[in-house]
Amino acid sequence: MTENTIIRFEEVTKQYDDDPAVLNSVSFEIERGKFYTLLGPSGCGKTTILRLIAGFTEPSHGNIYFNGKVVNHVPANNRQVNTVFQDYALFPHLNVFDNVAFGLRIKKMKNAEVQQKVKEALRFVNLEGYETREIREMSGGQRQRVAIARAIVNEPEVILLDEPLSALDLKLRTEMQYELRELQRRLGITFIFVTHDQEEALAMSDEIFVLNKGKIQQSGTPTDIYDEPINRFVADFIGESNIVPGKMIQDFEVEFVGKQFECVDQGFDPNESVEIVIRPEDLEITKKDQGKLKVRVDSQLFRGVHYEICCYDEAGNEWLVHSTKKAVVGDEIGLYFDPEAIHVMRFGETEEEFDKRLESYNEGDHAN
Ligand SMILES: Nc1ncnc2c1ncn2[C@@H]1O[C@H](COP(=O)(O)OP(=O)(O)OP(=O)(O)O)[C@@H](O)[C@H]1O
Repeated sequence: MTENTIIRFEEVTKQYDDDPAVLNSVSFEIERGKFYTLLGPSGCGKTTILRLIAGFTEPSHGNIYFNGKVVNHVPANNRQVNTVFQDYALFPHLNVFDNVAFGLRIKKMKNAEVQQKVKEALRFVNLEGYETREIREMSGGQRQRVAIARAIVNEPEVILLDEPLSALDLKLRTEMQYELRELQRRLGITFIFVTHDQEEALAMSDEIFVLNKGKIQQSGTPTDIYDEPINRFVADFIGESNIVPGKMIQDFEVEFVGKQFECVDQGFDPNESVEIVIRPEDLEITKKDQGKLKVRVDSQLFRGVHYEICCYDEAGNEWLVHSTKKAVVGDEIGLYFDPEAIHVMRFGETEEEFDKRLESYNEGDHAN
């Protein structure tokens, strides 16, 4: 824990009645002033983590620390945290000003101060001049900004955002991603953002926690997680991946599709069965005898910036390639990749084995 740590989860488990735990001994730290994203499929426990931080629910086991103090039983209104909900939860019968002022009035703040703080918050989200507008006269993106103004006006230490962009169309969503990221930088408040959209997570975050089935699978910067996925789940969930079976011959040498290749991974048993992950953009197309693998082009789509080319090797594995070069459907071509593009993953490891490896990964041993 550093002096910058604002929130810490220590082996937090959350269980409802006799159901299996929805969070299973989860530990992590959140630092001041950063943008965090909780990323994972539906039902993996993202909202539960936010609810625990906000104080809407209590852990079944473990401890939650806020600025070094255990807050397991501290009620929501006594925490320096505000939440922006998916549906924004604005009051439809109040105008923009009164929505933003609501929390301050509950705190019985003096009117002059309320006026000044609301004005400032609206300026922050570019909604100056909208004070008397009714909520129903605001667009989706504007409502979103009102919800954010309502959170920041309380000057919390942490803002929790539960899928706040999911109701917006794609264009507005992208705009709001930029706005939110920019706002977080200007405010310097810690944001904890929940999404199941991996592109959104990669674009916005300082740090991402990838969750599955109530456990953090991997945490790190977007590039850490994209470039070095720790297991098949993360590789599959973050970005597109080619995943084929293989065998680790020895340190720095791996076999797949019946051929041996130099790689940068080590620490596996000799001849251990592994899975190989190679990202589509790390594959380069060449003439058929100049690549490291020979494949046949099955189909091709133009995606604006690149072609998405689907190929099959002799063993029947599918290879997806993102290339600026066009291929010809039906042709045999070569695929070239660098040793660094090969990511080697343990095959079929048990949960205990994975937990052990995750622990050593988090302690800084990134050998495999
Ligand atoms: N009050 C509750 N009582 C019983 N089970 C609950 C309760 N709240 C959540 N759960 C269960 O906990 C699990 C995790 O839910 P959670 O809402 O945290 O997931 P999520 O990752 O946010 O999912 P989504 O992306 O769909 O919102 C789910 O299986 C859910 O059914």
